[in-house]
Amino acid sequence: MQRVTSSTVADLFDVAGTRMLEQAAAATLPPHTLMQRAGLAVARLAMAWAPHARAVWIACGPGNNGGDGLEAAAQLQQRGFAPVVTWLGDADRTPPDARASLERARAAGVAFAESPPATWDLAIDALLGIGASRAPDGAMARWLASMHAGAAPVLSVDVPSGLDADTGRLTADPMPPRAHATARICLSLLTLKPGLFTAQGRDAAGEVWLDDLGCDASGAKPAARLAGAPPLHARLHSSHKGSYGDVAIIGGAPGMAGAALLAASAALHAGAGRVFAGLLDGRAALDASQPELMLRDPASLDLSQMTAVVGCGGGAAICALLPRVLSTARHAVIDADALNAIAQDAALKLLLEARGRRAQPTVLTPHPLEAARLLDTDTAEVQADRPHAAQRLADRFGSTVVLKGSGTVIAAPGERPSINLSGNARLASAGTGDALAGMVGAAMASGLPAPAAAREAVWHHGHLADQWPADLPLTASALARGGAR
Ligand SMILES: NC(=O)C1=CN([C@@H]2O[C@H](COP(=O)(O)OP(=O)(O)OC[C@H]3O[C@@H](n4cnc5c(N)ncnc54)[C@H](O)[C@@H]3O)[C@@H](O)[C@H]2O)[C@@H](O)CC1
Ligand SMILES: Nc1ncnc2c1ncn2[C@@H]1O[C@H](COP(=O)(O)OP(=O)(O)O)[C@@H](O)[C@H]1O
Ligand SMILES: [K+]
Repeated sequence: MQRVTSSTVADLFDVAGTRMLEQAAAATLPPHTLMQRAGLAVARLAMAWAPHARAVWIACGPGNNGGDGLEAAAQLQQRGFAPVVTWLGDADRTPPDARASLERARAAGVAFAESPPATWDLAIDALLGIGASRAPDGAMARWLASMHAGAAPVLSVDVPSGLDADTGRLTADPMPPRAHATARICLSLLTLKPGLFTAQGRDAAGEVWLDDLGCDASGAKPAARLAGAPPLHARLHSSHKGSYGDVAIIGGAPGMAGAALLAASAALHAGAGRVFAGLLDGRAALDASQPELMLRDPASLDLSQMTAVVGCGGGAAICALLPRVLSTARHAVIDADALNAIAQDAALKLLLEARGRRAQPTVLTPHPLEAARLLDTDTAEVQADRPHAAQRLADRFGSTVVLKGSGTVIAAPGERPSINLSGNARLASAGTGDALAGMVGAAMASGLPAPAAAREAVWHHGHLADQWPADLPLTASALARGGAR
């Protein structure tokens, strides 16, 4: 059993891939072995996580996820706990593995009840796993709502019920955000699923653990992956500022110079050799506390040897500069207003596609609304399947795509998407996206290929937020400078 952290490197399998692995593993093992392993793993995690829990409520659904819960109940009962099971199954239609576990739970003396106990110290959600086919309703929805409204911790078996394991979309919302932030933990079985890590998945699942049930996952094709912490890049003694590349920040229209300066500061602090600020607001002055930045007229910059970070605070004025940037920049990071301009202009779309065909490294950094505009759809559709939306954009424009938000997805043509697990909602404040664009620019200027540059910068950006002292505000300018102090 392994806890997943922002540093974990792991393959993620969708429901189809997980089913394939489950069938292959079950074929080599005696009947009911996998469910017995699953139930034991659930019981062990429950005992380790809530060792003092006296009243354990295990809510079991009609299928094999419920079977895991019944098996865990039998295991807990045998270890001196007194679980109470509420089971939504129908004895005639219970799948064989779950039926075997039901019999084991009964034989162990587990208490069954029609409705949840009056109070509980730990709730185990074994209602639905990867077989969920519709939104929970009726008693299942009521049980989920009371489980997640209570103060006691919740352990979800395999997947939080109501969450789509492939996409992280909640099919119903039995799990409103809670002020008292009751602990949630999820034990994913056999494989890790993408939906646990993006969209609403992180809130629904809480801390994620994996038990592979002793099975080898090499037989199925992963749908995505967790890229984990990037390697350390040591600097050679013989290197010089030219070794780390030039970044040109192009944006900062009147009234929005701050966005471009944030990106510039972030690129500088992330290690770019030289950073030029090509501000669209000709009257804007540079921040005197950052004399390293060089102010330039954007039209005067020769981008052919530079990484251009374009769009931060760009306003409508960025449109006029985009044809030159897209045609000439050696590397490009396209953010914010530049993305919106491209979404509205067929000629700019052609230029972006042409960069892809020329294999000129390009990273697009949309938040969900910007991604929706580029895909000519709406935010809800993007959020309903973030990995798919990011991959569509990457394939459409021949670019690396960073789809921002909880569980940022990084996609590139011909690669499996990866999901980043560093970062938290303290990043939900103005300007943090500009800082990220600058960091991606610095990583590309240092010579990393676009997908690696994107993954590494996204991880570092989130990691800074994870390390941020709880008593200090997280501001984009401090983030751009690389930390709170
Ligand atoms: N077969 C096995 O030996 C193993 C099964 N495993 C467990 O089995 C789960 C998959 O089992 P299943 O394929 O039976 O699927 P589930 O138990 O996730 O759900 C399928 C059952 O729920 C019903 N259902 C679906 N959506 C519903 C809804 N909204 N409201 C009410 N009922 C609904 C279906 O009609 C079916 O009866 C995994 O998530 C995992 O927990 C793991 O223990 C690995 C081993
Ligand atoms: N809830 C969240 N959890 C993790 N990261 C988040 C969350 N909300 C925002 N972020 C991150 O903060 C940054 C915000 O970027 P963006 O939306 O472009 O904001 P801005 O335009 O104000 O800079 C992105 O890197 C995004 O992934
Ligand atoms: K579940």
